[in-house]
Amino acid sequence: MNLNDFRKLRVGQGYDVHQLVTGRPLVLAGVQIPSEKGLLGHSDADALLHAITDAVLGACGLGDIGRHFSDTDAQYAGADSALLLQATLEKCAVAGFELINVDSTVICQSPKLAAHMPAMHRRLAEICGLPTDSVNIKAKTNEKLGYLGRAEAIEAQAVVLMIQTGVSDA
Ligand SMILES: Nc1ccn([C@@H]2O[C@H](COP(=O)(O)O)[C@@H](O)[C@H]2O)c(=O)n1
Ligand SMILES: C[C@@]1(CO)OP(=O)(O)OP(=O)(O)OC[C@H]1O
Repeated sequence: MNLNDFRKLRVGQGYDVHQLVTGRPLVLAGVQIPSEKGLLGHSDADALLHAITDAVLGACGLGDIGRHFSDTDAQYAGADSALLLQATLEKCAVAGFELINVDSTVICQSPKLAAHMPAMHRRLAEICGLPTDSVNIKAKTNEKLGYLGRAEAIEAQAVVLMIQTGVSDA
């Protein structure tokens, strides 16, 4: 890689939090996880995919998820957030950006995610169109502190690296 290649790299950061309530499925990384409670939201409330979507949009300078998929638009009621992330990646491709890798953290006091992590990891790679070694998901409790520690919500954070394609080195 020369200096001009590095100038094509773009980093993006994303964050999301959704409340845990009874009567909703828990969906993280596009995978339904057995749980007494699920995340509340206009869509399927997949906080991890929302954080990644925001990170992708941030890297491309394209705003945030709510600007592209409004939470007052009926067409996104109950939406599959995997489709929202894929639509976002398509918009970014049109703007000349390609995803290189994703790292993320889910702050989830309960349930434990370890048993579901292989499926979440596989599905995230599939949604992103990346090899599995280019995506990563980490899980943390909040050590029982605050609203996350009381399992009233689940938070997600994400960082992505993207490259601007079709840009001449000149
Ligand atoms: N919902 C969760 C949270 C954590 N894990 C796993 O446990 C490890 C230790 O978590 P701490 O918050 O106590 O540091 C963590 O590294 C994860 O592997 C989990 O599976 N599900
Ligand atoms: C995904 C969208 C759109 O359905 O709604 P929510 O599921 O409520 O999620 P949020 O992260 O609050 O905001 C992004 C939204 O516009």
